[in-house]
Amino acid sequence: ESDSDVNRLIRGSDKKLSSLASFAEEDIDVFKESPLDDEHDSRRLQSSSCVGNDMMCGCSDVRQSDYRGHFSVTRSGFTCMEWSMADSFPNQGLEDGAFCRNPNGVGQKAWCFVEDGNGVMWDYCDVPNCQVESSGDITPGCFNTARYNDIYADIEEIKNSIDNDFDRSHFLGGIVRLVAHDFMDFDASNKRKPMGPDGCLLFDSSMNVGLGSIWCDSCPLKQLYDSKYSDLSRADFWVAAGNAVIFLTSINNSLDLRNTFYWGRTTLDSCPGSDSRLPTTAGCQDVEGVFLERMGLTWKDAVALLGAHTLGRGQKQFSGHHGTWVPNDKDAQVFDKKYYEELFRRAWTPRGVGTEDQDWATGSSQDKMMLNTDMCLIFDIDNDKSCCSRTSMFKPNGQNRCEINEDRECMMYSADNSRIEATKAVKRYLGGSGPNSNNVPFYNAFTIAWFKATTNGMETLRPLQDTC
Ligand code: HEM
Repeated sequence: ESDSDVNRLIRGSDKKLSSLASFAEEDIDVFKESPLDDEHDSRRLQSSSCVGNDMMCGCSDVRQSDYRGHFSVTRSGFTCMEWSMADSFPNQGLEDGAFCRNPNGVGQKAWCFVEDGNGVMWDYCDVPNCQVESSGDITPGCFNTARYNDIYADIEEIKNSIDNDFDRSHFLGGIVRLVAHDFMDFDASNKRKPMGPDGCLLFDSSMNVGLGSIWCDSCPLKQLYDSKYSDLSRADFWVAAGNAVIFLTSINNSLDLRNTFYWGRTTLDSCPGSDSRLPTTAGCQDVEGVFLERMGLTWKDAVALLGAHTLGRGQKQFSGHHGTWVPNDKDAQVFDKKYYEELFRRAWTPRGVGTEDQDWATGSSQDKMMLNTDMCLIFDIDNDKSCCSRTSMFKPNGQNRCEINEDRECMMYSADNSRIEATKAVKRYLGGSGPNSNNVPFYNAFTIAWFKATTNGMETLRPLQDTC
């Protein structure tokens, strides 16, 4: 049966379904050859390769005939009719009610009869497919609201047990970075190995240095997973842990990502080549390659995700980049829009020009930084990495805050440059033209971007529910 059959309508003038004309010929035979009996589940075919709750999803290998959930609206928006209304489909084995079903697998997936005012027709439902088991990879267990809440509480407890700002901000930021490194290796064009949020990272790779102090046998986060959550997929656990950090560090705990949290990711045990898809800090070509080209996101999304650099810091021994993006390690434990404010307001001076580790610093302590991939969101530094972001700011002693290259102000993008979209997004996330505490534009954009990034390419995820 082709997909175009889906919307083909059959109408019965007497509102009784005398005909199954819209099913393919061979499907009708399947139906005829499977006489009904009184046994409760006679209409449910057995799946061999599929895991999941039959109240939530159906197995694709048995064309969702096992589905017993409460989906009752079709993909065109019609409400299902009772199965008992059709003489040819008495209700046995379909459970009471007017729900999407595929008795005996006669259709391609769960469907139901509907009434459109002109008569009776049928239509497919958008019941999700359950996860298919694949050898070697770990499939997820039940992830319900209670466990999600427990993860928030457990992360908070670990956070509170860390007694200094430096380590605490690295713990919090490191978790969010871990999730980002998991999802940034997604490549939509590679159908065989899209990767993305699959719980798999090459910890030995130079791209991931530093994450080994977040996920290691003696690391609190991994110990938490091993002792309490190892029935969940690692991929799901990481995203939930990231959500916990964002919630705990957001202003008044106002950014709770649970409504856009979906679970059911499969953890990959091996992901060769994943590191080659991760961004270097060279500049906006990395941002474009990862977010726009391979992950299929927009500039708005990319800029919102990079706002996470407000948490945590760079460490010389890890990435070669040293400093926090925001004023200090205390601010680096607050998930707000400060990253964008800092980008705009400080006099950023290039550091290590000409080296692989070139970045930007400000102030005498040199403990605040921006990467090329941050600066390039508003400054056109592709061809000039030794400019200064603001040349007109002076210290009390009259010295220019730029210190070097006082006269060489970094260029901003012109209106016809596609990267102007990045600048516009930064300005939007500032929350207003003057100083303000409006984090709403950033939080809203981050919610969307984080949702896209953490569910990229995954079609069988499920929302949080109290039971599963
Ligand atoms: C172009 C993309 C990106 C580049 C080049 C980049 C680069 C870096 C670098 C060099 C560090 C310092 C690591 C260290 O020395 O320990 C870092 C840290 C961090 N990154 Fe990114 N990043 C990117 C995207 C992201 C995204 C999308 C997120 C989250 C949504 C993120 C979140 C973080 C966080 C929270 C830290 C602090 C980690 C800690 O404190 O240990 N980054 N990033």
